[in-house]
Amino acid sequence: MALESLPSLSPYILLSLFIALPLLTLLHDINTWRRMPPGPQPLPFLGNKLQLPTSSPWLQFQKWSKVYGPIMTIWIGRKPTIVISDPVIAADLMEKRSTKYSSRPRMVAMGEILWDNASVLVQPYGKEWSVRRKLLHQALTPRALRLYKPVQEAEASRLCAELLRTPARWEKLLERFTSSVVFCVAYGHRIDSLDAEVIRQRFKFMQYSASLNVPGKYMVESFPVLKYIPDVLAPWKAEIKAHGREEAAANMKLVELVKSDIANAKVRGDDIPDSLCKLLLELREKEGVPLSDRDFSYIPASLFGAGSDTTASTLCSAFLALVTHPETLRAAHAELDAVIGPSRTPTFADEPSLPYLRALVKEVLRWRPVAVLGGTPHASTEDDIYEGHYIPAGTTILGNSWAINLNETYYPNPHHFNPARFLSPNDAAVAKTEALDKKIGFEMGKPHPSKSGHSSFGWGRRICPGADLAANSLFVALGKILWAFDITPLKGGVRYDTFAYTEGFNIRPRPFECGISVRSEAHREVLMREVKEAEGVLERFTPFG
Ligand code: HEM
Repeated sequence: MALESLPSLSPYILLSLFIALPLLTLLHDINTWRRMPPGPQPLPFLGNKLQLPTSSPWLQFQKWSKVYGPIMTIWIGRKPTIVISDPVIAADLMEKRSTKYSSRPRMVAMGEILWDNASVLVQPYGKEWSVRRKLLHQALTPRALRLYKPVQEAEASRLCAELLRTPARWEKLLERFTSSVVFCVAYGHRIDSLDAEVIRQRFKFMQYSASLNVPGKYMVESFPVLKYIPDVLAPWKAEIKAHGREEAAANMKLVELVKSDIANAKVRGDDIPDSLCKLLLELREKEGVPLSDRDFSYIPASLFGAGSDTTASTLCSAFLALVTHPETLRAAHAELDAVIGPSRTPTFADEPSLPYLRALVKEVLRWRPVAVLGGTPHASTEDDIYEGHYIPAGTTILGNSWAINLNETYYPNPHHFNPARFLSPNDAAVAKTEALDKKIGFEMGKPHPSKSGHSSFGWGRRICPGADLAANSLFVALGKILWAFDITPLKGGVRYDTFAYTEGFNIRPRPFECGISVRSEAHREVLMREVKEAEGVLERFTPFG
């Protein structure tokens, strides 16, 4: 009897495999949907994949946040992503509970196969990440940042001289400026042209790594076990690894260059310019650093990918803001004329007495956050309950910087570019200009929880380690440019669209033209004089060919 019944069991087994298992999985998913923060209704196994927009997802997420609230869940297949649109919630999770929310979602193709876990940007939270992060901090302390200021000032003077000569190329000139600052700070060598081989190479690496991060492109993201298939059976993997080897070799060559600079300088009996790579090499010699040469080389290399395009894009947004909000240009001119006068451009030493300029830098970062979805997402590493909602370990956490920085509760009239939002009552008294009094006024909302007053550099333990370096570049470049130039709309009623931005993880305004003209002959003469002094500073930072 028992033997006879065996064959009749197999349909039951099949039935349980094909119906009961998916059903149980679905019941489990429905239970999790109900316990997690609300969001658009997911479909079984697909989640919200069909509802996700193919362009500017931050706009759709912002719209959904008005329906489902400032903390909501979207599902990519069966994987949950929490999207946050309120700065207090972002700080509650990613800062106050940072031990649980400081990891990164697994990026197998890019983080594990291409970079072999060497890049700090995508590394999971843990010892390997903290070793790298600590080194970055040690080379970006306030003391170290002071060492980089002369080159930032000199490059900003060079930028102004270039704007005098070819104002129509302003966007490329801003890119050269930020690339050169990043390379001077990272390796002590400047960039004279965006055609330099080292820049082409960096762009190639960046484009390749971004191309790996396209959802659905590699099965290995859904089935990480595939990364263990031998290379001969997986040509896709062999190709990614070959690109990884090329990038690692290029990174190590840059470190070797700095080592030979140091050795040559020793023979000559002088010193080379201070750079992050030099500081890290000294630290390695003094204290020892538990990283292979290859992994070590990724630390200075991370500066270009993370810091060049982001800073240039923010400067592009500043130009768009000034063209479309001329009263802010007048207010900046008024402050610079009163504090600096006509015979020199501003420097870092003037920072305390230029509150409006400082506020303008913050407002650009707020108004159009370049890392529009908070840069690289965070991931949680422990189950948690927030305001009664369940957030399981392994959830991806996106701070929607667009929605956060343009949240009306914190920034009334959020699309109005208004640096005065960032003036304290004391600053306002100092920066009391006619333009400020008549045109701008104050638009104060609920205070933002962070000291910077915006969320453009991210949160908690993963907050951008280059934030102060970037803010310094923005301050000195905008200070000198605004002192010297009028930046105006083109004549003939050209309409500027302040929402016309590129797609991608980092955004910048779509190309636009504007008028850039020197404010007077006296201003021109000052720029020509100062660029000569700047060339003296930059001489020590020999250029990459
Ligand atoms: C305006 C310019 C910049 C903006 C808007 C920006 C923004 C960001 C954001 C939003 C993040 C993610 C933070 C998070 O996960 O919570 C980030 C991470 C990072 N940024 Fe920046 N950044 C800028 C410039 C720089 C510069 C100049 C450097 C060079 C030192 C840099 C190095 C990094 C690194 C290494 C990370 C990864 C940190 C980690 O995962 O632990 N960034 N940045």
